[in-house]
Amino acid sequence: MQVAQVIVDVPTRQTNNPYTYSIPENLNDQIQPGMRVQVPFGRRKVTGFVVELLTNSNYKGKLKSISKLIDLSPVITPELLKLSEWMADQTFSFKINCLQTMLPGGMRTKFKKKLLAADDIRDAYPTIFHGQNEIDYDQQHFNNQAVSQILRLKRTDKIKVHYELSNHAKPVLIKAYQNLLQPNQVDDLLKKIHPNATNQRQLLFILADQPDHPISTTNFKQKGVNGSTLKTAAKNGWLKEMTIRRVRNPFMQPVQKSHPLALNADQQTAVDQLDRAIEDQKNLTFLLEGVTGSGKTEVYLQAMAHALKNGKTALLLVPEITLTPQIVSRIRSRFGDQVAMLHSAMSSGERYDEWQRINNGQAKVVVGVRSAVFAPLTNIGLIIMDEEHDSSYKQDDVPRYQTRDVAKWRAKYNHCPVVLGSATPSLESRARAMKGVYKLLTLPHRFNHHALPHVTIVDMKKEFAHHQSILSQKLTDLVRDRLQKHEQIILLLNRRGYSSFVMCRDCGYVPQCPNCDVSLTMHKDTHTLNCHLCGHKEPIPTECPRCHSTRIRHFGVGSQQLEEQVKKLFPTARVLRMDVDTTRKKGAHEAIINQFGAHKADILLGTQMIAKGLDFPEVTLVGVLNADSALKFPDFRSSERTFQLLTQVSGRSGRANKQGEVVIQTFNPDHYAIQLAKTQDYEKFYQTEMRIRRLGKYPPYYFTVKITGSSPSERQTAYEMHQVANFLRQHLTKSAIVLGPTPKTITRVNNRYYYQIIIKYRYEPQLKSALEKLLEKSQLKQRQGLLVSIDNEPLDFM
Ligand SMILES: Nc1ncnc2c1ncn2[C@@H]1O[C@H](COP(=O)(O)OP(=O)(O)OP(=O)(O)O)[C@@H](O)[C@H]1O
Ligand SMILES: [Zn+2]
Ligand SMILES: [Zn+2]
Repeated sequence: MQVAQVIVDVPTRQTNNPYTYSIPENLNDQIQPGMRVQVPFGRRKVTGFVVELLTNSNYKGKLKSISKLIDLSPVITPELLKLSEWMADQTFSFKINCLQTMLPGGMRTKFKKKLLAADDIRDAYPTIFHGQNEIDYDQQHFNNQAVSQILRLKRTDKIKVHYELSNHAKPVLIKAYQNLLQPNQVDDLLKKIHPNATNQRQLLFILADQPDHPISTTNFKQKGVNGSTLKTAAKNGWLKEMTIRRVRNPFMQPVQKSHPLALNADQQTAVDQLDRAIEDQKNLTFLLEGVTGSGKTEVYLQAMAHALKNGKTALLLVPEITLTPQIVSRIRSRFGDQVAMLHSAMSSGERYDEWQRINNGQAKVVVGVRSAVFAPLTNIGLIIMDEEHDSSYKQDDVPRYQTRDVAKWRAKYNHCPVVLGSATPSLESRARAMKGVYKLLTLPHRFNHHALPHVTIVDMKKEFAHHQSILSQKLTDLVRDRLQKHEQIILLLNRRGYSSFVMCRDCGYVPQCPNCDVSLTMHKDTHTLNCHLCGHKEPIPTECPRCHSTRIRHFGVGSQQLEEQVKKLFPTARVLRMDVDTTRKKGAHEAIINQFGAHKADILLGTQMIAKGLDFPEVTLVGVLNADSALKFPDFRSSERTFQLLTQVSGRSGRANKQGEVVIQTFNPDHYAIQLAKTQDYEKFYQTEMRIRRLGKYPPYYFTVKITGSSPSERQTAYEMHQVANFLRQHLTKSAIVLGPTPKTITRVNNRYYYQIIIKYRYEPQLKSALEKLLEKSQLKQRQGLLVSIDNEPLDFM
């Protein structure tokens, strides 16, 4: 007898191993690993993932049976099932959380399944279809025998299953035809058919190109096959008429086809090495270190093309904010309809459709953000991570995975190379390349040997003595110059809102968030003071609540105010602002970039969203208004982040034929991260920073784990976290360093108090067992309001 091993949707330690359920008789041989089911669990029914089928279970006693089958085909591939186990281990999280993370958002929430059948099937199975071509699977309460029949029809492709989000607009149904001919029959017919039967020939050519998927009537007509030819073909038994659903298309505009560019010598060397690794199915990790504007994208595209040529698929990961229409259209212009895109600005319906196209093998190239690392691609020939140092690759919620590690795991599974690309690699990756663990490929020059931009550092302490403005004299002059020359300008200010805080001039009172330990940020457009942590909003006071003075002023310029001031200073300039507040609406981000790209604006200003990936040839000036914004954080990575941000944003300037300039305004002109960003000397930065890391016992010399605890009471949090630290000190060997507990930099967020412990170690045999025990213990505490989370290799220490 076959039984199913199910990971149930109850995230606890005890349920982290699969439970065994028997399979209803009719569904024997039909249930596959990777399908979701409903099972009885205690007195409830819960969903779960079938992870394995076993024959002859050793289980004594009566097994409970699976109550319902949710998916009609697997939603998790065998590879991803394996990956979920590794990931749960690696991130100290539960398998159920890992499995759910792998599904596209829409499938985790409410959705309906529709079964679609052609007329003959509809008529052959009246008890299932009741004379209709489309039925709602979940509303029919089919018995297991019917489900079994449906599965068989599904497996033999006689019916289609479509998932639909319940909150979704009505689907668009269109007429289409399914090819019934085998490839050799198409060839035979093409030989036999009369040369003058052009319509029929055209039809056969189309079938030869796209043998498997139904083709819409409109699509046929666009390719020159008229309705009567289709009808005749259906009568001859070549085609079958059916209705299909129009797939939502997340790509806004059609693109022109593009061809591979001629590479320069450095690019060619890189592509050659990648091509060889793809062909030899070598699981190597490459670090592609190329200065800004060196043409990394073209290297990616050509290596991806090589993977496709070898019959493989390819995955390209990009950070959230650089998934701009620019890179997407570059990829689509090269690979056409084979590309699927996954990212968070798409609706869940769009993401679901794209995920389906990957799952059923239609899409061979996937480009997407962090979660796309779980794309259900099979037979992967190449994985690329652009801007590998970017912090958006680390998920900061359960499961706290690092995309780079998942990508490496998948590459190993698929026997293929991984490329980590960046102008400013993370210290971890660069250190591995130096040790020979990764293979280093370099693009040391900008494409066509265009010069890197010339950078000026302005000391704002001196500047403020005679010129009190957010834009220094130097930057103001250069902006004016570029406006005159009709060139474009990017201004970076890493602070959104209008001003960072307001203060009473008479008594010094600063309005704070009632829920968090932060001061409120003024937003002029909504006339409110906002908390950026918990979302609290309140009106801007007109009089001080403490001393009743009306002299309330705002301090610290945010992006809203910068926009206002820039418009005042340069009244004729056309200005665009890009930050979280202007890009909330779907498509807004794209609209701003397209507008700037079409030179319909002179100045693009915004937060770090504008720092990366953009490639606009007319930009010849970049201004960084406050280079210190990241430096002041008490985190050992703040220098690295500052250097990366400044180098990346500087890299937007002078990418084409005109020399670029950059102005960096700072109160710390002598800081090494700023000095080295001026010369864009990654090598020197790497050396300097590595020395500091070694002295401080930080990564990449040490591994780290962060344990955060929070509760509504500060005393409870502190007390419990001391217990945790004691527990760790007892259970780990002497060589591990346990720091803390210390209150987090912002201790109170949304009325919870946060404390943290950092573990640093080089080799710690007890780590896994200690943390697992901790997880188990903390689960018991959860009822008393204490939440403990474990972050393996955290990116921030604040
Ligand atoms: N082989 C080539 N032939 C012609 N143009 C090229 C070639 N390679 C790159 N370019 C052009 O050089 C410019 C910079 O390339 P790309 O945007 O790929 O740089 P990058 O290395 O990704 O830089 P960044 O890290 O700053 O994003 C682009 O406009 C690109 O079209
Ligand atoms: Zn006051
Ligand atoms: Zn708050």
